[in-house]
Amino acid sequence: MDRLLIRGGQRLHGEVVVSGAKNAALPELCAALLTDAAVTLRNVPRLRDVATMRALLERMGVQVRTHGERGGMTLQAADPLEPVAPYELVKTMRASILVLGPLLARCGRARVSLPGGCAIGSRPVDQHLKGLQAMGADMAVEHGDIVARLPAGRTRLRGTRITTDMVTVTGTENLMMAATLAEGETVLENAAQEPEVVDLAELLIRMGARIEGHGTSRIHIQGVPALHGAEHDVVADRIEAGTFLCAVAATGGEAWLRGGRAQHLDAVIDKLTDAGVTVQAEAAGIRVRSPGAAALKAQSFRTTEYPGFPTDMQAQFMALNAVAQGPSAVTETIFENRFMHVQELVRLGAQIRIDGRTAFVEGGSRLSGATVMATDLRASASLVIAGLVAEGETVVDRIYHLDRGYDQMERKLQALGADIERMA
Ligand SMILES: CC(=O)N[C@H]1[C@@H](OP(=O)(O)OP(=O)(O)OC[C@H]2O[C@@H](n3ccc(=O)[nH]c3=O)[C@H](O)[C@@H]2O)O[C@H](CO)[C@@H](O)[C@@H]1O
Ligand SMILES: C=C(OP(=O)(O)O)C(=O)O
Repeated sequence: MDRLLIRGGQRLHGEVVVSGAKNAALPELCAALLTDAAVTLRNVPRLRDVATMRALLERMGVQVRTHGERGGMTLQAADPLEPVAPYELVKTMRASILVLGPLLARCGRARVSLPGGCAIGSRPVDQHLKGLQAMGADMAVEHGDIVARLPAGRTRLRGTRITTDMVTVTGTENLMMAATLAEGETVLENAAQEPEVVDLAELLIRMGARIEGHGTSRIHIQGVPALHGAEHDVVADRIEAGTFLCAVAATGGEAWLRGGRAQHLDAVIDKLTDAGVTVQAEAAGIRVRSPGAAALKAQSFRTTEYPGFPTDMQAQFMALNAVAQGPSAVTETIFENRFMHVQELVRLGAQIRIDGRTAFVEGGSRLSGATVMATDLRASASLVIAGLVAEGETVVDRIYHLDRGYDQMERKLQALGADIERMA
């Protein structure tokens, strides 16, 4: 099992190229199920989750080809398709649920293993099921699988108004994809406004879908009988960019994040600026300069849906707070159990106490290297940031979590001057 060995204490300097977003690429790969024509994506990140999604789609009969330097991937979902997502693949990647809407819309039936809970919380998919049911599908759970089908005599889902009980990112994406091929209009109320939802909508529109209001909390989708092929560039990964912002902030130094989109990171950049980090938004990327944690002021924040502070940046910013000066309170409102990194940060010398959904961080800790265990994707990233500032050697174990969502993180950090290596 791979591990990362980090010798902390280096300031980071240089340039990294921000990869395409995991959370946009995954639904966009699934969007290829909506047409029998070829869909070409560029800027697809090299991640374990992308490989898993590819394997899942190939298992269903989708032809997938990679090409070019820039993460090119062409998918063609010609008939016949086998609309089944088995447990072996779904259990390693919850985003597999994103095949459900497209399969049902395209094939009129789907069998998708029900994703279980994971380290960050129980993560139910009831809103996905409720929405598809409102669009006329019969939904059942049999032997651990979601079994969805259109009633006899129907060939298409029916557009309707759907108000989800909470804002759900993949729920919005699943329902939006299903609605593109439904009969009539679907209105998604309380829709997620994340940049990845917008990027998916832009791909679907290129495929011939009629969508308005993406990027707001009400999305209108006028169903069409068929979609066609398209080409699309996956939007830059705001969470990867935000992770590098926090890393440079913590170690001190200066970096150019080529391709990063500052406008997707307003809430994080505001907090970094208040902390004393200089962040410059430019058309081609983001420039960051930090005097190092000793000169920064820790910041309190609470995670909320976009455009609020992203839950996917909570752990990384908490690592920064642990070494910046002063106390801070970090409240997690999206997932009930997303503080798994806290005990590991404490092993490195951080002073953090959890009370319910809030972690109270006493800043100014001098971290010292230790072996720590990564428990989920962003927890792993926070331990890497802590390792970069800790004195001596830190070993981050179980980095398969990191590989799920970061495209060659250690190589990008090496390019910035970090002393980090992968050990098999
Ligand atoms: C592949 C992908 O894009 N993953 C992102 C997506 O996950 P994901 O789409 O799974 O997260 P959701 O936005 O759906 O979850 C938000 C909250 O709603 C709850 N909920 C959701 C759906 C549902 O049917 N029932 C229900 O109770 C969840 O348990 C959670 O408490 O958005 C999260 C919140 O920004 C991010 O952390 C993930 O990185
Ligand atoms: C929680 C995350 O991803 P997923 O929804 O794929 O588990 C994440 O990207 O931080």
